[in-house]
Amino acid sequence: MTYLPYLIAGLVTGSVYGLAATGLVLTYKTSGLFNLGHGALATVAAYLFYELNVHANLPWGLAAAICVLVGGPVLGLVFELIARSLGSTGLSVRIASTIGFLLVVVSIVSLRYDSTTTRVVPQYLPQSSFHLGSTPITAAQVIIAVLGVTATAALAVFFRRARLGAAMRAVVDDGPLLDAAGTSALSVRRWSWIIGATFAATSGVLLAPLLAELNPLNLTFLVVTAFGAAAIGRFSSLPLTYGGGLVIGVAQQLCTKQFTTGVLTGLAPALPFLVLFVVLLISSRRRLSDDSRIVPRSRALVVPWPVQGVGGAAVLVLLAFIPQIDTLHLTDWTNALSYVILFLSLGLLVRTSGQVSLCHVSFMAIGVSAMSHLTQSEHLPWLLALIVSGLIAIPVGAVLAIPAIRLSGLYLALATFGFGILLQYMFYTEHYMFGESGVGLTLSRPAVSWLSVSSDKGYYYLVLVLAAAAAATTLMITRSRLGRLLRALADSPVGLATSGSSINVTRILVFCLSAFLAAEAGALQGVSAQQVSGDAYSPLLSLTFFALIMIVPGRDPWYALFASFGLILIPALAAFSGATTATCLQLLFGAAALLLPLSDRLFRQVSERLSERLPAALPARWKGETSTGPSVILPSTASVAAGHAGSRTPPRLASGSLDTHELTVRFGGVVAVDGVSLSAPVGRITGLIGPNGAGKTTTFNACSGLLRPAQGRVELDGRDVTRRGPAARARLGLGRTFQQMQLFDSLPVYDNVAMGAEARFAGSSALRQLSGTRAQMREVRRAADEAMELCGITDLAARPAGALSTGQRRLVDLARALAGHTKVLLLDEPSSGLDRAETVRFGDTLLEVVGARGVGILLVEHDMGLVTRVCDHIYVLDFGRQIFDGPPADVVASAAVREAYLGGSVAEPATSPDEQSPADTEKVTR
Ligand SMILES: Nc1ncnc2c1ncn2[C@@H]1O[C@H](COP(=O)(O)OP(=O)(O)OP(=O)(O)O)[C@@H](O)[C@H]1O
Repeated sequence: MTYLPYLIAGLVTGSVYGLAATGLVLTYKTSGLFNLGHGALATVAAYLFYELNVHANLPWGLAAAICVLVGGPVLGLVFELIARSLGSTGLSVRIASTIGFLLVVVSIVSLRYDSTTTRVVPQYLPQSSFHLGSTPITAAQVIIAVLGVTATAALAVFFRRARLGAAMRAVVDDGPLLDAAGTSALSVRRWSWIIGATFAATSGVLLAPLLAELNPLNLTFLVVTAFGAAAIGRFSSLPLTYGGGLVIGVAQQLCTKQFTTGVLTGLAPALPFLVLFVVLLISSRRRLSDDSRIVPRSRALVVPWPVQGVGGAAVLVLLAFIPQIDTLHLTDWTNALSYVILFLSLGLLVRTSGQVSLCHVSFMAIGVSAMSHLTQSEHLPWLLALIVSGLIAIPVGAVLAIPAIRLSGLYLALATFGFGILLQYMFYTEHYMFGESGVGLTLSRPAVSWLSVSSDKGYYYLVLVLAAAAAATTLMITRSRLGRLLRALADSPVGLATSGSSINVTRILVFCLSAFLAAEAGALQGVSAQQVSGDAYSPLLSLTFFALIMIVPGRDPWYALFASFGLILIPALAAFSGATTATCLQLLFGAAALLLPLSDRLFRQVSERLSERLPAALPARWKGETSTGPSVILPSTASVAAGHAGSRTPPRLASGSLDTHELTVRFGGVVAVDGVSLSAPVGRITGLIGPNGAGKTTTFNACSGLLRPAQGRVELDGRDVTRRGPAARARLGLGRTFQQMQLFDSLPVYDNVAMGAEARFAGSSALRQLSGTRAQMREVRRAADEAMELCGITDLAARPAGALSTGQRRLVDLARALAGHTKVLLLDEPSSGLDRAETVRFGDTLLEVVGARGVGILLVEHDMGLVTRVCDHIYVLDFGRQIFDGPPADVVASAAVREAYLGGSVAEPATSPDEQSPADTEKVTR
């Protein structure tokens, strides 16, 4: 019975969490936008209730009704507008924008309500009680629990039964289709935002009197607890999500009772984030796959390299004179330089490699606490302690790379956010971090007498040198093989993996590198302050960092300079009191992040205009960013014309094949591929045809290692590769293109093609991913030149792949696959998006490629004109089963194939656009 009061208290708070989480999941399900600022909606409602009930003395019922029935829908409408503006933007912009909303709310509330006054919302619900055993239960507790259950049940029933509910479910799958059916997807989404925000507002109003005092941050983070509940509901089921809220509420209360000392004292507040982190880690990959792209696409104002070089030198000279110019704020300048390193580390992760970290302040906290303990307790020499502090963060970065490997997009963002809060609640107060006392840690300056770096001035110069070194290192990394792999990873992880490079190794590398640099930044900044406490490393800061890294313009290392100086120097140099200026700035950053879609568009237009004007005045090689390595030596027309005199052309392949044996792939109860055995030998084009949904792409995915077959084998040159991953298969000679092309859109064509060869050299070794030998780079250039020539795209070398027509992109895709010594190439509907003439030319190219290289091609295609013209042998699938195979003439003549797929007649294969009849070009899409 001693547990009963905790159980009841847990059910009450859990009910509020569940309510908030249900609203969150509803809006996520219907709009695809996960609102990281959902807690801020509850904060707005709670403060509105405080104003109406406590200040304006409105009866609580009326105040609550206004907050929930007016405030909630208005907030919902605002968010619907935000969601609409985010429509087609990348995931990073969406995350930044909702974080922006959260920052705006927290800042406005902080500015409006000074922190010196304690604000309490009185318990307004009836407090009369009855007893269950010896435990009193108040009417307020019963009302909250009943309200939570009823509202969620009503929503679940509405979602299942009502017309609008059905439309809400339909809008998840296909908004345009819903529009076509006569129901406005826009209005359906608007309703879901209204309902979702109303649920959040209700939770805010219910939660307010349960808190010892109103505080925007605590309130926002308390409702963030909803993330854990949403994870239990797999971000999809409303009842399960509500149940998740209850489970978390009860478990939190039980932890509070059970763990009163040691590391587990922090378990209760950390529990929702622990749940979030664990659920994300153990959920099946497919369930939580999120293909949204992360990279900010239009942050690239192209400034010529010489201008950047001169600018960089000028900035360095200016910074060198700061101790003479501004002695008053020297510590702030030193801090700002430490933060340059932090933003470089975050930029490497977010801007270069398209990963997300919403816990970067945690690495700083690790760095600063390690630095303090190593110098104060272990008495390590200062420089050694600085290096070891960074090294200590590396395993933590590697741990964080685990969710990065398993998850992507939004779920990675949530996992890192959960990780940061977990670290704060559970470990900040441990003796090996900031300790329980709250006094904080002491950090001392380096004591090198002949360098006098212990003075403010000396230490400033030391940090300046280290920040410049970090900037130079980051620049070198982004221009090395690793940099190219990181950018390719950001553009298309699948494209990189099927080119031969292990993307898991790349992810671990970048997380470790970023963690090291962030910890160094933390240590340097801590030493500058000389006394730090855990409060300075609130997880909210990680959100501000992310918002900042997204909104600042400029390429590396400039963005780091702008972000750091904006965050640290402006508040320090401004005339107001530090706290107010910092809050105003937070508001500004939040607003900028919120308006990111708008500024993104504007920025793109301006940068495109500028880039268009620059070429006239400057040599082409100064324009824009083409990565170094392969692209520094673009193939000259002369070298192509000379046939690469002296270069080693790969010998024509004589033997080898890709074979499947009784291959079976299942998706739950669906048998997508059912015992398929086929062979695609080198030197021939083999077709794989069948109606939509026959299992062709699934067969390709199983062959290339993107899917594990339930049964059967895949062999390459007689070698069983069934258990190998896509990168390993690519290195053994299996190339692949995709119907939805997986090019590295931000890279020039040349780098795309070169990556086909370079990814294989990079492979799965961390060392080889870092950089390549000269011989390898020569070979990469040769392979890229030859593949581009073979595909006729040499003149496109310097163009960004994202700017090409579909036909050109198909050729780039083909060339990239060919650059990697491919033996057998899987082409998935390569004519998709091509016009008639382009399709015929593409067919010619395929024949040339097979003729010149002797590679084998397995071709999935609906264009029967192309298939019958180029293929030597064709396999036909229907409902996952192989129904026929033979030469084109036999396939076309087969009654079974006609019945299953071809239908009426198929014209004789054409050889040129002129000879081709319209029937040839009709794609069979039965
Ligand atoms: N990830 C998945 N989860 C569940 N079912 C899937 C998945 N991918 C494919 N399927 C199902 O497997 C079957 C085969 O699909 P697949 O995409 O391989 O067909 P296809 O022959 O390539 O079709 P198309 O010509 O339209 O590309 C279909 O019933 C499809 O709905």
